[in-house]
Amino acid sequence: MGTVAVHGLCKSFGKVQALDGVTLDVPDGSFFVVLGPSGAGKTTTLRAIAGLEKLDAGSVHLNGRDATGDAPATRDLAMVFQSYALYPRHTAYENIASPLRARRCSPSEIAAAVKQMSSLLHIERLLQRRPAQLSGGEMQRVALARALVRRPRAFLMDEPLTNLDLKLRVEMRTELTRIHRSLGATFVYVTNDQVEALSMADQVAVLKEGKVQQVGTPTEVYERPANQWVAGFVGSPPISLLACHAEGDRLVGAEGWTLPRPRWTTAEDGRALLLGLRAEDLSVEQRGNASLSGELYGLEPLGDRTVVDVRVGTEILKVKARPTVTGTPGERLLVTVDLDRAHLFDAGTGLSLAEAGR
Ligand SMILES: Nc1ncnc2c1ncn2[C@@H]1O[C@H](COP(=O)(O)OP(=O)(O)OP(=O)(O)O)[C@@H](O)[C@H]1O
Repeated sequence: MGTVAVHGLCKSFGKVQALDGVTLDVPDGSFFVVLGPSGAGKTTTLRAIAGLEKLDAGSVHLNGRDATGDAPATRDLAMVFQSYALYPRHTAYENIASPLRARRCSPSEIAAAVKQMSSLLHIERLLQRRPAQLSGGEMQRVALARALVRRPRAFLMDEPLTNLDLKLRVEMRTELTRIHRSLGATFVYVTNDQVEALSMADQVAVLKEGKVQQVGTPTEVYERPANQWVAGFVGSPPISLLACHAEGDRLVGAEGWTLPRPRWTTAEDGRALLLGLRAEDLSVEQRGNASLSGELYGLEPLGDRTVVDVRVGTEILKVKARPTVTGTPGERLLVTVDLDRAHLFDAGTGLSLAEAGR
């Protein structure tokens, strides 16, 4: 069993409110990602779970038991950080074995556990090397093996892939998902990288300025963002947000455009709204059920696709297009919109108003 639950966590550092009522429920065996920008309070949340932070308010429950006052060493959690923190003079084998030695396991138990973890992480051939003889990715694997070998009730991982180059990071994402599946352990994983979050998580909690904005599956967070901020933070290229209001059966843009009012919206006429349109729900070819007129502002070729920036008045729409798309800045373009997939937010509160009516 490895459930982790935190309730109403509050923590200030001087004038900075790092955590402002954080409540999370991490089910046993889940890959739970805490996603947020720098300074959101992610590390402080992990440290609170580990017992490394004295809280102003709130509680931490491990396996359903209140562990708020427990010393870190008694919580049976393993932390994996960005920095590998390997013992430089020890071989990879000795590094991985160290937590078991500290527990006074027998040499045969240690050998079996190191063998199993190194095979899971594909590092068997590196066991006799010292950290200086390993690449960053290899060191990260050794550090992971050292954390995993202990078999704690849950793993707390603080941006463990940040120091790796892009190719390795992508590889390690797949590896971590595989390792998680084969161990069946609980992972609480902190990152500011939304691709990492969406690709690995069972559940994502989106954090901003010490407050949880939304908790859901990656699909829920992407497809049904609770507010404008989550919509903008999750997704690449970022969602385009256009100021508008409803008027009868039309949506009228601050920039003068109009679109049919989506059937599902209940917003009263005149209320200030933001229309959120994701790049893949827009097209510069004739595809959607309504259109906006603008001019080509720029092209961003990304290999498998090109992002077309279209200027509508003073606002820029990001449109996903085929890699072969061409055009000259300034030329007129018609952007078709899949309104069934559009999002509407209250411009004042930022909250989504779509879900109730869909
Ligand atoms: N020991 C500390 N003393 C003072 N301020 C701190 C301390 N630890 C964290 N903070 C502040 O609390 C806020 C939250 O920090 P935290 O490290 O939890 O954010 P984070 O989401 O993990 O950010 P990052 O992605 O940059 O690591 C930040 O404004 C940070 O500057």
